[in-house]
Amino acid sequence: MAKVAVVFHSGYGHTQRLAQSVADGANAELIAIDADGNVPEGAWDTLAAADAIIFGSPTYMGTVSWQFKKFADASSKPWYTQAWKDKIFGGFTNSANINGDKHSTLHYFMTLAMQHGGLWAGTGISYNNTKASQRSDVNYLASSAGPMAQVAGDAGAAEMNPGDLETGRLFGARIQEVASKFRG
Ligand SMILES: Cc1cc2nc3c(=O)[nH]c(=O)nc-3n(C[C@H](O)[C@H](O)[C@H](O)COP(=O)(O)O)c2cc1C
Repeated sequence: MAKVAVVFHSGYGHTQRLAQSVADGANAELIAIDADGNVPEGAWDTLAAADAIIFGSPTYMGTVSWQFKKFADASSKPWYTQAWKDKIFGGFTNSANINGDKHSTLHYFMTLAMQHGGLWAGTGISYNNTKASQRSDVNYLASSAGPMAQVAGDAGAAEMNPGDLETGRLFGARIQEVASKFRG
């Protein structure tokens, strides 16, 4: 089995639920970025040893939270030696609006992964857009770059959409599968 790490920030617990689903699917270690933008002791070692790294952040003002960005800037240390080169990378985000500019967040994750010399894996999950489509369908938000979740601004973390969480779980499983193939 490949070693997968999910490193994420969540301000109010919504993205944390998606992160948990992704980690369940990937059999991954969860690394929570705290309210000050710091990761727990040992997290950098876990990331260094990982075959795959999955980024997660809520979309705030059309991109990652400042806490995630602080983590990204701190990753300049492994970047100096290209220590994360050729790892598999993926990312997910969650926001209040159906669109909400979530793709900008995923695009930022991709850029970060490319700076590290990584290999990006998207959802690989199909979707449909017929009249029969339901909001609870897997990948209802039809994202190829990485899972997107949407939860109303006045809804609690317990009200995350089950289809969005299942999308996260399936994506995690895909990252585990792809990383295992590359590991050989
Ligand atoms: C500072 C801030 C900026 C936000 N910007 C956006 C945004 O650009 N697009 C959007 O759809 N939702 C936006 N939201 C809503 C959050 O993405 C949404 O509430 C999300 O579920 C929060 O996830 P969390 O509980 O993991 O922090 C914003 C919320 C905050 C607090």
